[in-house]
Amino acid sequence: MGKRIVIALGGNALGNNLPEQRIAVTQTAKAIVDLIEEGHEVIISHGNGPQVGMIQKAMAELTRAEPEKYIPCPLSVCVAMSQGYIGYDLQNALREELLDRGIQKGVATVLTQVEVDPTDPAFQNPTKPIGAFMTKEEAERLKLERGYNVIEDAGRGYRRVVASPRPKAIVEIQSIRDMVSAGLVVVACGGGGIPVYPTEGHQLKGAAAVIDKDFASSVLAQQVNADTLIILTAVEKVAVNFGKPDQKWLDRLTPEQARVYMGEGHFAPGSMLPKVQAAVEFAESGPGRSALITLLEKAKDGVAGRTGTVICQ
Ligand SMILES: Nc1ncnc2c1ncn2[C@@H]1O[C@H](COP(=O)(O)OP(=O)(O)O)[C@@H](O)[C@H]1O
Ligand SMILES: NC(=O)OP(=O)(O)O
Repeated sequence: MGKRIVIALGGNALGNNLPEQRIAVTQTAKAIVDLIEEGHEVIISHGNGPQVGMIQKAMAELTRAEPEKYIPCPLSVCVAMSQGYIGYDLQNALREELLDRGIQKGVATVLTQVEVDPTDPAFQNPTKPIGAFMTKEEAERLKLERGYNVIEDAGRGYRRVVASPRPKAIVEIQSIRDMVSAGLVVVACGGGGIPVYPTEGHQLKGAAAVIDKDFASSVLAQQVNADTLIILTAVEKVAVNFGKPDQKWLDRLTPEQARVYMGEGHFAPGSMLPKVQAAVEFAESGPGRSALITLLEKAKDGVAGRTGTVICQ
């Protein structure tokens, strides 16, 4: 029987620049349409780290070059732009793949706002890497000249980091539910959602942050009453002792086991840790709910129970 599935797409599903994204989304669309063809109802979310960093950098360069013409672009607006830029390619790739297979289904990207708490301590402790990798020298220069926060990202180089508060609620949730009920393939909560918080009356104010898409996807999956949350990334399974000689791939994890492994530091912060945390949160949110972490190209096998790491009670 078909399931309702929320799919969170990681960096390798999108690539790092315009031409890479065009190519990557065609493969991504095939993996997603495989699931639709099997009768599953899918709702898609995606990351935006490289893309929002690129957009923010371009906007900042514009302001620096011509300050009399361009005012600084808030990070929340850069997130909105990244949703449009990624949604544009993803929506088209899905549309083409569905048409190629003779499946009559509309695809729509929802510019999604996600409410955060303006007092979230994450605003004082930036952790979310965005943009391209830099050398140590470049990172130190940006830190000095622009006051950016930078980190060394898992041995891969230096990156700028921004605040990443937890998602609390999805502003457009009813529209998303209505579109899913109408049979559309919906792309929502891209880049974790545009971070906003309520001010006076019904007004929402953009926050200078990038929400983690794994956490936002868990909230989305809960709020659309999904059966499964699939987090697609660059590894087929989650491991303990990852990268060490005694590495062990995991087929199944209960929330309790996951918590023990988290406590022992098996999952890297900023990469695997939020995925496992988001998976646990979803698995614990209601009876029969499970999460799956696997590779994009293994999504179909994973849903059939043949691979990936399943997190369920
Ligand atoms: N315990 C672990 N098990 C598996 N992968 C891990 C683990 N710890 C860290 N990783 C790394 O986390 C990466 C996924 O995180 P990341 O690249 O940030 O995700 P995304 O696909 O969302 O862009 C994997 O490709 C792997 O290199
Ligand atoms: N917003 C977000 O989580 O992006 P990445 O998955 O690219 O880090």
